[in-house]
Amino acid sequence: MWIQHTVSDYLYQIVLVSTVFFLGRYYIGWRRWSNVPPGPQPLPFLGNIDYFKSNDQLQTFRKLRKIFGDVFSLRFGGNLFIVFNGYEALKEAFVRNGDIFSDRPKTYIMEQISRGRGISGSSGAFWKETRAFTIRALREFGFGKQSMESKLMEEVDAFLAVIGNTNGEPFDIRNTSYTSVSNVICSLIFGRRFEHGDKTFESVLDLLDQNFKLAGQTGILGIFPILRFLPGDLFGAKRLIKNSGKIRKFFLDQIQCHRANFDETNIHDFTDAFLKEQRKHLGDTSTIFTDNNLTTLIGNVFSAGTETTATGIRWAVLYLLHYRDIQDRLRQEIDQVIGRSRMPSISDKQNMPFFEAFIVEVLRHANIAPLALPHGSACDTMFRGFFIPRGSILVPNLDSILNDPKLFSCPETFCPSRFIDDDGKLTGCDKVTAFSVGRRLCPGESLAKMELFLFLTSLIQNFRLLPEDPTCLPSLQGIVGMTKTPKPFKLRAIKL
Ligand code: HEM
Repeated sequence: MWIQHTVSDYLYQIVLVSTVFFLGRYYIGWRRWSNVPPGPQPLPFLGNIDYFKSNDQLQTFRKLRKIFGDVFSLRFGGNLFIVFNGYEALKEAFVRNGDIFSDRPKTYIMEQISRGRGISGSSGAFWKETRAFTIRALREFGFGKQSMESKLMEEVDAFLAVIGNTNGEPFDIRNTSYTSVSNVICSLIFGRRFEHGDKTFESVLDLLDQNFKLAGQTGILGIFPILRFLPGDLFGAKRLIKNSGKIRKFFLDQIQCHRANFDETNIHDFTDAFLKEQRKHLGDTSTIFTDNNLTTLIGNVFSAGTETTATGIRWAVLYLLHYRDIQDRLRQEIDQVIGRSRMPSISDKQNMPFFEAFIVEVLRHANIAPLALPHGSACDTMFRGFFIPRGSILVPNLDSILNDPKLFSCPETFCPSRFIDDDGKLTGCDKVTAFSVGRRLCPGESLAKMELFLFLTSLIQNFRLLPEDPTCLPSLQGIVGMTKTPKPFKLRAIKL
């Protein structure tokens, strides 16, 4: 009885505190939010909940853009979301106003995982310094440069061997692509790779994949953090945090190994380069070279570099199964420029405009990160005559560019030739902003493009790719979470 009483008191207090907190935030927010960009009429207290419930957020945003224009706002909980649409508005917001619009908003999950450290979730001077160091150090080890090619080709070899072992039987290319592209990142940050089938490595990749899926459903906690006190794990946040802890442990083991064998005269990967800087900054309390920053930073580069590029490979394969004429034309170009007796090289790219057009069209049509990552505003400011309060969540709607009929005719059609002009040269690729725009622009763009080129040319050079069931092609509909991924599918790879 006493316990029952205490529990119900406790629940009553939670409900009361949340209601007061929620109404207070709503009221304070509402008072500050006059003259913000237009948007649909919010419901009392619930805001625009209907627009967040939608199964097809991208379609909803397309409709709202038609009604309210290139910059519109939505309210939910104590948050104001401002969605930027179209090439011009995104350039103006994130390039010309890059000083103000390049923060990351603080959300419950992001804070739990990165605590303002690393590159993807940090802001201000800390982020700038971390990002500058990351790009500089990764370049030193060949990031996105020709010198990276031999490491990449080692992975391509292993990738082809795993696919060859399927002997024309149906298989899912997901795990192989994940292991291959994350090994490219591992060679940069840890100076080592892991075998396909390595149980520890595969379980880390599996946890990472789970977290990308869970990230979509935990978004609600960023809006109503109080919900985290609900019993159980309704939104998957506890699982996500637990998974992150296990992934972190894997990185800590790698860092520990580097620390134990550290030799200042022999710096051969990103972790070594960080540890070297850390030694120079001992005793400096404002330094970015802390243990926590290293672990979070490695986690950011590892996850951002794995999920997106592996997803890009899977989308490309799916298009190749659907458009067999395109697969044949790509193979013809490979035959003309590379032949079958040697492996592709990055220097072949300049002589293969159709292949490049194919990759650009995959990035456009697949729309892997349709809403990029949310940005934050560093201060109150005005944009196109509207008030943008500090703390608003800014959404760079990349989908609004990649599917803009004014930039790409019949955007829903998959058509690499749209990027080839009458002289057979590449054209119009610069509007494909799949890697975002402005100061937060993806630092992995050149590496991702190199990987897509080398993995896909090698795959088409060696195998004819066929659907598992020729009478029923796998769906081209994506699953939209943090990234847009294809639904699981199988294919057959027939050795040529
Ligand atoms: C097809 C592959 C890829 C796509 C489509 C992609 C796309 C993106 C997008 C849209 C963002 C968010 C930018 C913003 O906040 O406005 C981003 C951020 C980021 N990407 Fe990529 N990316 C890809 C591959 C890679 C690779 C290979 C790496 C490896 C290093 C990487 C590392 C990062 C990092 C560290 C960030 C956070 C940058 C920051 O917050 O300053 N990405 N990426």
